[in-house]
This record gives sequence, structure tokens and C-alpha cells, in this order.
Amino acid sequence: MNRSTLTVPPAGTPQPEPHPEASVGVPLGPHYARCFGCGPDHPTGLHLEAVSHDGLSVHAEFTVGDLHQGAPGLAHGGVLATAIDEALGMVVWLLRKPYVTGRLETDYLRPVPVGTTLLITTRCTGVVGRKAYLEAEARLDAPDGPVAVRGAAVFVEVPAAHFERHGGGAGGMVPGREVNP
Ligand SMILES: CCCCC/C=C\C/C=C\C/C=C\C/C=C\CCCC(=O)SCCNC(=O)CCNC(=O)[C@H](O)C(C)(C)COP(=O)(O)OP(=O)(O)OC[C@H]1O[C@@H](n2cnc3c(N)ncnc32)[C@H](O)[C@@H]1OP(=O)(O)O
Repeated sequence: MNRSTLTVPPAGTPQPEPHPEASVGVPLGPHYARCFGCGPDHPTGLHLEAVSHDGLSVHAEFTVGDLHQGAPGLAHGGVLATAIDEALGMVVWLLRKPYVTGRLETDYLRPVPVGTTLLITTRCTGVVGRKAYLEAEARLDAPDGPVAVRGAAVFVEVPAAHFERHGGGAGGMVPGREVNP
């Protein structure tokens, strides 16, 4: 495998343009009611809630509960990576194209106790061909709280048929959230 492992766009990549119809300043809602990251109907999911910021970035919140522990009283690192992944996925949703996570990096800077609300900011830093470059920052309990986790990712654009071919298709996706309307 010779592909690049970089999660930042190559030097000289222009600033990404928001989609002209990207939601701005509104709650994004779940894309699927049973999604582990954002679905309100998932019994043990993260129930992450997010608001679009400016068409290329998202503010999301996730409160760490008992079900999310790794060590006693502390969030599991994989759960935190899931929260980051989900909040990054909400940014590519703003681009109005179907994407999947190709590569996801997480840096854990501080432990995250149960009961903490993580404020996660994610943004797109560039789009090159089918690849969208993204970054994330999760702070403890306040927008200016200490940074607990940083993330960076490459998402890869896929045809809508990807979900049909590999999963159950778009059944159950929240109406009105279709890609490329
Ligand atoms: C019917 C309607 C359906 C509607 C549904 C629509 C949308 C739903 C989408 C979003 C939902 C909204 C909110 C967010 C939700 C969730 C957030 C979490 C998201 C996830 O949790 S999602 C699950 C985990 N995720 C996967 O399940 C991916 C499994 N995987 C694959 O499906 C393939 O592996 C794929 C498609 C990634 C690539 O396969 P492929 O054959 O299509 O493309 P190929 O390999 O040619 O790569 C093309 C270019 O991407 C570069 N590239 C590829 N992989 C890379 C990597 N790992 N790192 C760095 N770069 C990479 C290459 O280097 C090349 O770059 P270059 O063009 O420069 O050569």
C-alpha cells in the first residue's frame, strides 16, 4: 500500500469552498436514528448533537456517561475516537456528498472523566479529488476549556451505491438529508 498517510492537504491546496446550500448556524440533527454516534434511538450510543458553524465546520457536544468508560470513571479512548469520527462526518455532510472515513488519527492529551461534556469543533481544511482533509479539537466542558483530544482525518468520497452495495442502503436515513439534492 503506497497511499499517503498525511491528514493535512498538500501544500498549495486552495481553501475549500462551502457548498452554496450548506446549512449554517442550525442544528444538524441525526443522519440515521440508529447511528451509534448521533442516533437518538440508539440505546447505548453517544447521542452526539451538532450545529453547523459556517458551512465548513461544526460544533458538536457529547456528554460522557457510565456506558462509555474504559478505566473506572474515565472515557474509553475508542469511544472518544468515535465521537471525533462522528463530528468529522457531520462536516463532510455539509459538503453534500457521500463520504466515508478513510484514515482517522487521534491524539489524547488529557483524561476525560465520566460526566464531562466534550465540546468538539471540526472543520474541513481542504478537498483534493475524492479526498476531504479534516481536523478536530475536543475541549472539556467549555468552548475555552482545556483541549483533551485532537483528531485529523481523510474522508474519501464514495458513490451513493456504496451504501447499497455494502450495507442496507439508505433505508432509515432521515428524510430530507439526502446527498446532492
Ligand atoms: C443510497 C443513498 C445513500 C445515502 C447515504 C449517504 C451518506 C452517508 C454519509 C454520511 C453520513 C453523515 C454523517 C456522518 C456519519 C458518520 C461518521 C462516521 C463515518 C464513518 O465512520 S464511515 C465508516 C468507516 N469507513 C469505512 O467503512 C470505509 C471503508 N473503506 C472503503 O470503503 C474504501 O477503502 C474507500 C472507499 C475508503 C476507498 O476505496 P476506493 O476503492 O473507493 O478508492 P481508492 O482506494 O482508489 O482511494 C481513492 C483516493 O482516496 C485515498 N484513500 C483511500 N483510502 C485512504 C486511507 N485509508 N487513507 C488515506 N487516503 C486514502 C486514495 O489514496 C486515493 O487517493 P488518490 O486519488 O490521491 O489516489
